[in-house]
Amino acid sequence: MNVTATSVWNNCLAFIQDNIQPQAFKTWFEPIKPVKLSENSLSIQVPSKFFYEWLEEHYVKLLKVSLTKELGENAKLIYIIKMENTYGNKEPFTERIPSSNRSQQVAPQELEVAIKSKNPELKNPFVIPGIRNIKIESQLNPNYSFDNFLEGDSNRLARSAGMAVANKPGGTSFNPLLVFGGVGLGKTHLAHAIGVDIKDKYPERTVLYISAEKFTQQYIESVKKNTRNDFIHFYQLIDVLIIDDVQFLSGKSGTQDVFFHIFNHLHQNGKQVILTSDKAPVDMQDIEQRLLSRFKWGLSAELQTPDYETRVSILKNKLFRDGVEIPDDIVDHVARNIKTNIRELEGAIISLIAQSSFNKKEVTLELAQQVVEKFVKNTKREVSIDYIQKVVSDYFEMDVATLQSKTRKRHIVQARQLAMFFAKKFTKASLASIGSQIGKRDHATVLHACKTVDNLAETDKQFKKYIDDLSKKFS
Ligand SMILES: Nc1ncnc2c1ncn2[C@@H]1O[C@H](COP(=O)(O)OP(=O)(O)OP(=O)(O)O)[C@@H](O)[C@H]1O
Repeated sequence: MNVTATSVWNNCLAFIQDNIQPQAFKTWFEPIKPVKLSENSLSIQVPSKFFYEWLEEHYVKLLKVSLTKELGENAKLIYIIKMENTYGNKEPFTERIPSSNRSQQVAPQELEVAIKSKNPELKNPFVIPGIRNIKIESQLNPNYSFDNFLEGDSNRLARSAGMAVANKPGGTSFNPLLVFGGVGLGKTHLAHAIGVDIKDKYPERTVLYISAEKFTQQYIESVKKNTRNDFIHFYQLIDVLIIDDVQFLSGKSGTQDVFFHIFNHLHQNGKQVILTSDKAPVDMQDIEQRLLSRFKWGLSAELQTPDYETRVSILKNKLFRDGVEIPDDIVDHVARNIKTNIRELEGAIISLIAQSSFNKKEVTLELAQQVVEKFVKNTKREVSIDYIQKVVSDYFEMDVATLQSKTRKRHIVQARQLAMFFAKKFTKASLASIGSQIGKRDHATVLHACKTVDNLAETDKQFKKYIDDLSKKFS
């Protein structure tokens, strides 16, 4: 019988399959393709460098035994790694690496790379493949702890789940743990607290906190520099991955795709993933279904607006930590009037203390009233895309369905374009997300709308007036 790369490899596979778990066989051996046989060297193609390293680390003995059975004592195995280098019209290319068990040249080195930077950016988030031990600066803020994350009915579930995760990262059913809630309700604080506690309890584990925005920037950069594989590889090495504000991935399909793969890898390997979002998974727009379903695998815990008692405790705790004393009726006034955002609650008390010390005034109830009033007034209301569509439709005396319709009638097109323009201006939503929420249009249509509005603002007086009137309604 003719001995070919395929026949040799099939015999190896039969042997390997008998010796490992079916799932591991499926994951690590089925994707391999035999490529070439020359004398006693078999070349196999593997999907990535990470794959090659995994095989070398976990299955090299098995590979050796099976190959020796087929090709004798001098058998050699060569890995061919298919590199994803399809950006910039280049063809994918391959890189050859002999098995470390056959050649000393590429024995994985035990090096240590420290990535440290003072600023919160990950300057160089990539590791060179083959390097085993890495030290990654966690980017955690030690000021955010469980101790100073006060418990109340509004956050009990999320806080307890966070503590359970910190006690046993990757070992609870809260994986991923998704913490969601409105602006300023403590998502970032809780996410850091979990990471900080894990680092305390398990200093050897690699924990990384990163905002979804930064993650996206790094990914885009890696695509530009052709280092996408290194990017994935880096994230796959992390034990506890904390991604803040995942709603930012909305409409960014490339980043979602890469995150999906990283997520699966971490999850399959018992690593912990912690996510925060300003919405529940059901309300997330423009996030792929397969990713949303992953988000729902673990626990989604909501941070709700704190009740009065919790608001008072948060304020008193803050004052205590800052060593400031303020009469109870003043704390009560602030807590009663600022209800929906803990950042604002803290902000009000800080400005109250500042006002009193700069102006050398006593902290009186009257001063508290002034500060709170200003604070509440100055607080920018969050504008949603739904709200923008409602305001624009009302202004042009049409209903929202008409604004979203497919009609090309000029005044309706203009209203739609204005809604898109304001959505771009006043929300953080991506063009794709705006388009899909305003009549299911694509991102190019939104971009065109924004340019048209800019142009008309300069050339058409009546149109300029629409913009000014509407702007007033939003500010
Ligand atoms: N339970 C709590 N106890 C004490 N402080 C809290 C609590 N919850 C939130 N805070 C404080 O409120 C402020 C806002 O919290 P944080 O930044 O975590 O909110 P967020 O939900 O991430 O906001 P955003 O939606 O803007 O990202 C922080 O200073 C945080 O320490």
